[in-house]
Amino acid sequence: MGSSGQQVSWKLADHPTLPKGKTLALIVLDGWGEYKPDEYNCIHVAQTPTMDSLKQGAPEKWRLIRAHGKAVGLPTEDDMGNSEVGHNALGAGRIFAQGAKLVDIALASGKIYEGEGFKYISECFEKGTLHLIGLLSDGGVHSRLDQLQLLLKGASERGAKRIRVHILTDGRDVLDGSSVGFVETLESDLAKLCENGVDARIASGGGRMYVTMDRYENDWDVVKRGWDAQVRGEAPHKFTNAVEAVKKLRENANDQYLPPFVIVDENEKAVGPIEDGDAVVTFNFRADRMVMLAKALEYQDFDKFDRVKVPKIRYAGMLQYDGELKLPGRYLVSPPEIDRTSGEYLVHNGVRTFACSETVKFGHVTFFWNGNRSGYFNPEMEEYVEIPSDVGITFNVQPKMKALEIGEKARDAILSRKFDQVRVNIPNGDMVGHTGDIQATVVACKAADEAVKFDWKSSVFFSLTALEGPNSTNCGRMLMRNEPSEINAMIIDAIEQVGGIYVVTADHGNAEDMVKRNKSGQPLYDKSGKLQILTSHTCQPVPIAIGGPGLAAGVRFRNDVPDGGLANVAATVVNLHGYVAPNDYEPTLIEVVNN
Ligand SMILES: O=C(O)[C@H](O)COP(=O)(O)O
Ligand SMILES: [Mn+2]
Ligand SMILES: [Mn+2]
Repeated sequence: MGSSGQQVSWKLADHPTLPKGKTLALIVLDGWGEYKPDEYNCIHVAQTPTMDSLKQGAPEKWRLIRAHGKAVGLPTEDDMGNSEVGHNALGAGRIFAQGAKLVDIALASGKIYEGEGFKYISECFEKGTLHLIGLLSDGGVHSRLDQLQLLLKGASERGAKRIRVHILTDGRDVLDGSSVGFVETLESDLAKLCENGVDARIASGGGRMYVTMDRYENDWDVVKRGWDAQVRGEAPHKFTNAVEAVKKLRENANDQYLPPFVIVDENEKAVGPIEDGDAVVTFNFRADRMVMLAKALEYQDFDKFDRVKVPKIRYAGMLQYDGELKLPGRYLVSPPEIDRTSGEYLVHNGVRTFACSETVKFGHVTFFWNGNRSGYFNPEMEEYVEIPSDVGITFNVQPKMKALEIGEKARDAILSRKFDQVRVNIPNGDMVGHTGDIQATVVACKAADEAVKFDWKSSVFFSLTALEGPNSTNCGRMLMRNEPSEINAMIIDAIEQVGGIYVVTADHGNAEDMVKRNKSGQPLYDKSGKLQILTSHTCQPVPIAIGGPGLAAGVRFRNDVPDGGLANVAATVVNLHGYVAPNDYEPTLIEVVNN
């Protein structure tokens, strides 16, 4: 049986020419796109000797692939890529209509209001309040303002008499500072509902990275701050008006990091804490940053923080966020059914798998990779290692993050020869790119490049002098032996040692373009003459490189898949493990030619 319940034949056919048993390193550089070289392209500015050298292999061993829009199941070609859809496509080998699109369809057809989820919450409309909690922007990565607007309208037309919106300001998938405009728009929508007799208000808020939207259990305090404001009506900042709140709090923080606030009435009483008998909808369609709140709202036994107040509510997610945990149990729109992922096939065919990242991206190479499914397919065959991320900092402060540690763990897994596939996500370009700090993002890109393969030529003298003192005679020996030291060896170095294969790619762009531009590509400035920094992802393609001593002679990228995207990577990887990919997978990117 497959994870979706249907009968599946898991046996993969042998590849006609490619051998089995080669250790394969599968490296995803998060937020690493290809763009024209200029001062705002941090990947270009950074020293990235490894990725530069892989590019020399074009077009046979290096090419670009699509990572945004329809190639990853998003509604339009204007939709930038993101980790969820990117890793889903990389792992599943097919393009699924993603949450953003499924919600659009359900809203347009009205089916969203006919499902079990809506019926369940609407039973509270007569006596209780409908609370909507989620990210307020048009970023289209986790949520979209227009979907919230339609839901507000639809719910009020179907009997919701009292509505409270708990907003999370963005500035990460959209420009910093844009939160004020989004709040103004929402306020005017709510005012129109009020004119029609619905008591509709913003009740609380905060910046997404500081309030509520943590992921992979990196920092429960983030969720607690949101809980206190949303459920208990308590926050360090109280305002009578949300636009005023955001404007004021922005004096000391960016949109992403606004502290929690509650909206109060003239008696300083919170206007919308969640009470017994209320309905709650988390309106984000994307899972990773809603799972923690969903657990706090749904689980009876919950010990991650003291909830203090646990109202009896009816809760539904916009989507079901975790298919394995069935979390939440009620939802408005069915999630994409991402089944028969390459990970599941490979495990069934005996491919032993190791996956690793640091906490903030751990679920990307496990949960998203496996089609939004937590846990192992077969614990005997798989090992997933999470390296704890730094907590309570913005990553421009530590731009190297845990790249080195991830590289080391992958290296050790490769050298142990216990695994056939060693899969990692290296987060730096993305996580630091989101901070909008250009200098730090340059450092981040260099660190990511070093995790892929240590640039021992430029660093060997330094590291040996550090280890053995300035008179070390090993420097000459090391250089003559023309190989990395074990201490410095990273992922590709280890692959070279075990005669394996590497595939290096990315999930979407980010660090390669850090400014907003006009149509002709010129940087844009705001009214005060300030450069408009781009904290979000981009619509740029991403590189993919293959190589290593284990790559069979004659393997090269085909030139008849010019529109290839992330979904074509799975079949490619399955081939490199020595198997033919399932028929309905997007075509492989490689061919084998006789030399
Ligand atoms: O959640 C985030 O950090 C951003 O909205 C998207 O980034 P990711 O898709 O790379 O996780
Ligand atoms: Mn990503
Ligand atoms: Mn990102």
